[in-house]
Amino acid sequence: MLTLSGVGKRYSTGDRALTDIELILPKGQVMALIGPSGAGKSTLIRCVNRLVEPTQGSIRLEGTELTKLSGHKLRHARRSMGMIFQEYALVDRLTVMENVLSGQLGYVGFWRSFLRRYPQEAVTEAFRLLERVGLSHAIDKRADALSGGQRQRVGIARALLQSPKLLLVDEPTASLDPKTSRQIMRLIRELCAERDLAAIINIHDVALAQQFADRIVGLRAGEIVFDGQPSELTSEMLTTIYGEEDWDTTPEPIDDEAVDDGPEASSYPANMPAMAAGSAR
Ligand SMILES: Nc1ncnc2c1ncn2[C@@H]1O[C@H](COP(=O)(O)OP(=O)(O)OP(=O)(O)O)[C@@H](O)[C@H]1O
Repeated sequence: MLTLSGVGKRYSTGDRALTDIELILPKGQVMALIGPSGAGKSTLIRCVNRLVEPTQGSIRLEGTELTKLSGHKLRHARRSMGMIFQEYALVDRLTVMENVLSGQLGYVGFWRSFLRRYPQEAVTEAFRLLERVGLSHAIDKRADALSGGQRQRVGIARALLQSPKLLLVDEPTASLDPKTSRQIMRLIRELCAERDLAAIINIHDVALAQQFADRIVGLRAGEIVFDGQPSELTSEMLTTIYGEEDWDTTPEPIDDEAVDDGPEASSYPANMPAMAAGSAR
């Protein structure tokens, strides 16, 4: 579905961010991209949607070579990739519904969306998506009146309104509390399963990656040093990806249901790679 072959990126500053990346992402697969700061995770995601230009290699999405596209064809290809960002990228003064509909910008044209006249099918689908992400009660709320978790749900609904083939998700839980982070990851996973949608999720929290991804790819200094199932991510592998650390002296992960329903959820430490080894989905 998505194939990266020999992908490299050297920034104009001389920084080599990616080297010879080989990846095949099948339909429906949720892939977590982990690795230390500066490993190249964001660069990789941005090379796929060409917010960053790869300097080497080929990126194919369902047979279309993305690296060669420009102008209208590039815009068209980008519509098939739903982006979900860490900072939500919502327009604060617009309502939830308007923010979701802004995902149609590429389809309805600037003036039509500027004047906020969207096709009825888009509005109907936006209602359906907002219901699916649990926000049907908040469609008329302004985006700046929402919690972080609600904002991320709007971002997810907006990305899905484009009917993408692929989701590119950049640190979706970075600003969220541990319980909300899990709910958001679970939602992304469920939506991918429902729609047979592939996703690449750039995420620092290894425990979350293990619990909610089908596959984990570990980057270190721009190279893939691990590509496997969550259960294969051992302490040794974490050391390969992140460097030396005593991964075994950290607490056992809390079981999934307890975190979802119990008040102790808030004590679950977030963004701790060390919690990863041995946790279950
Ligand atoms: N616009 C840029 N210009 C020059 N160098 C850059 C640019 N963006 C990233 N880099 C460099 O590329 C490398 C990879 O950065 P990237 O942001 O992709 O890593 P990351 O794994 O996403 O990090 P983080 O987890 O901190 O977000 C780093 O050495 C970084 O300094």
